[in-house]
Amino acid sequence: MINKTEQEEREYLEIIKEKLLLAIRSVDQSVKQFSNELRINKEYIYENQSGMDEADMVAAGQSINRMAFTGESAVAKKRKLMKLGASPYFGRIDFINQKEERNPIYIGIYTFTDESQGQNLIYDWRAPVSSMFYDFELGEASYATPSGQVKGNIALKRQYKIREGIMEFTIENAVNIHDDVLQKELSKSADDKMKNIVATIQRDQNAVIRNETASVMVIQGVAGSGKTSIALHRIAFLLYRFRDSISAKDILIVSPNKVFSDYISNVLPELGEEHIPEMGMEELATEVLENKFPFQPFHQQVAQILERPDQAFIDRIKFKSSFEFLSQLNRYLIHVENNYFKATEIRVSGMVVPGPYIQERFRAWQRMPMLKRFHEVVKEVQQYVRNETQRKLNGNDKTKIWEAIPRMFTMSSVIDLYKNFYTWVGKPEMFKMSPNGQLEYADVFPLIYCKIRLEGAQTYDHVKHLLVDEMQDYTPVQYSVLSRLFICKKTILGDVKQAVNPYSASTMETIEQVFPQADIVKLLRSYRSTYEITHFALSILPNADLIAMERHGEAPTVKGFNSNTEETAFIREYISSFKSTGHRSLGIICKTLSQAKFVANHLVQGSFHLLTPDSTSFKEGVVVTTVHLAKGLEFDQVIVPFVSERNYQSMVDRSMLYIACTRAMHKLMLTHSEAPSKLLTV
Ligand SMILES: Nc1ncnc2c1ncn2[C@@H]1O[C@H](COP(=O)(O)OP(=O)(O)OP(=O)(O)O)[C@@H](O)[C@H]1O
Repeated sequence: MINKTEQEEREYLEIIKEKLLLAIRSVDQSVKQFSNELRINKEYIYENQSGMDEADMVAAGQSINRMAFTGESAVAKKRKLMKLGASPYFGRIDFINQKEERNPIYIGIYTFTDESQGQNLIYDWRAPVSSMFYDFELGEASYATPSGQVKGNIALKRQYKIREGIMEFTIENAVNIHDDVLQKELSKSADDKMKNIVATIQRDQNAVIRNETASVMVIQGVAGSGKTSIALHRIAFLLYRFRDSISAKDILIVSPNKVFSDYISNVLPELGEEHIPEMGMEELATEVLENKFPFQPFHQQVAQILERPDQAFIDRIKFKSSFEFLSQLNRYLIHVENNYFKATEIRVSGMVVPGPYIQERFRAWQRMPMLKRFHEVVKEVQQYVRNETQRKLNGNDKTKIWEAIPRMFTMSSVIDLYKNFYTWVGKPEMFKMSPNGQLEYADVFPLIYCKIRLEGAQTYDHVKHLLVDEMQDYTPVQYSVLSRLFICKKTILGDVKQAVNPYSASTMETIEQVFPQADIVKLLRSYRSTYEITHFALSILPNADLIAMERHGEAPTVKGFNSNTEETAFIREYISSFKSTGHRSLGIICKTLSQAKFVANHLVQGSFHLLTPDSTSFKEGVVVTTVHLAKGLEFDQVIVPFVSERNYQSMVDRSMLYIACTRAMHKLMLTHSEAPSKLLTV
């Protein structure tokens, strides 16, 4: 057996580092060579361009592009080698195959091959053989390859922590091998960017990451269960597994806001993949509506519910968030198809095209958006006339038909079509424009749905995989729109317990109803917070299925003060002492933006960051923000101010409080200066 002892492992590490160094030098050499050739080629073209014809120029341009591309790949390769140099591998399994051959398999973030010997020294964590590291302990094991299942035995399993080229520790063979390393990883300080978790992916998480077959994968995971991390690792896996057919630019992440996009932006580059395009739901809506309908953003809808709850507003949102609403909208659209296209006969070329024929042709194209059918019906009517008269149509006849068909349809504006739905359904009070002429957020996606059915919309055919985070915040109509715009595989994830607007939230049943073909996975183990914090959060919003991580820390505290000013003074003082706690991030998470601004106004300038809906990046240190914006993020420590009965009492507030508390990894404090919220004593 190679590298049996720790000493041998250390020596082996040095050998691998040396080989990596040589590989880096060799890439450097080729980068230098490419840039020289590129320069010479460019100079040649510059000096000889007068004598070159167009074909020469095109050929020269192509050759330069090829060289630049090869040069870029060399630079990317160097970047990966440098990363490997700092931490070449994190795991090893010795696999004894059925021919009784023992192969040590070192697993790292990327593959590394000794090209002189054609030997794989490090296996990419995504390689089929590496899956055994996550799936099996010592003993019988197997892995899937395109040519079938390979069986054998794992004779040894080790984990390493190598940082900056130094072996910090190795852990051997324990049945719970992952637990020690996992505990160490989870005890670390929070980062301003989400980290990769390749070294400690858990078995159930691995199954989600490596699922290749699901056309729609729905991940329902409790707070801190690693959903977002896993979804990003899944993307990295799919990019590796299907590298011939999918690249980073073919994926789209629908993310809740810019701060969250920034927070998760490092994971894929760390895993050696390029940055993935991302888009917010609102950006998507603006694009599909071609900027024609100004609308209230989602965060304003949430703010309005929290700050000025108005029953009629809530009723409008609730009405538009159900599965039944989508069914009603569908019934209405069929009604429009059947009743708003009133075919009449057309007299042309001395003959009559009967109304019922035209009506029937319009209906026959039912899979097509209503306005798009005119073109087809016109063509068919023209053909009908040609067949009957046995001659070609003149320009006048054609124009007559072209003008007659669209006139038979009495609903040509999307907004009229949408507004008319409320009259048809007998609930005109359910549609209300904001006083400033904006659509309410709850109307945006139903309107898009109507647009798609009336006019059609450009589908996003270049997207080959769609990832949607925070699934609980989207309604059936939103999902229906997504399904029509993105005809590709999807990974949809979220936590139905973390809705920022429970009135428009989707339950698990709704999501299952919207995606009946989905593979549904439930992740129940929560990794982010200490056992004490998780149990505190569960006392606010119980979930019998949630399994808290056995990582212990300080019990959360609820502190009472005599006034808001005293409360914020405490926070101000706490910030000064926070710097000495050794932790890197402190989130002060308020229910509303105005409360966050109030806290910010009482803090020392420059010692914190205020995150607002306009912010675009997540920063380390002290962050003051709202629950809505903090969703998806995490902090070493969290303070939730103003947890008074007045501030936190409704169903929405319970959800908000739960989300705020579950952002804390190591320490949680809640403060109030009036009677404390009853939600805390449940
Ligand atoms: N297998 C793992 N190894 C190490 N860390 C993990 C693992 N799984 C999850 N974590 C950590 O748990 C924390 C929560 O992960 P993540 O943010 O992906 O969870 P989430 O389910 O999306 O959370 P939420 O819904 O509460 O925002 C992160 O710090 C992540 O690194």
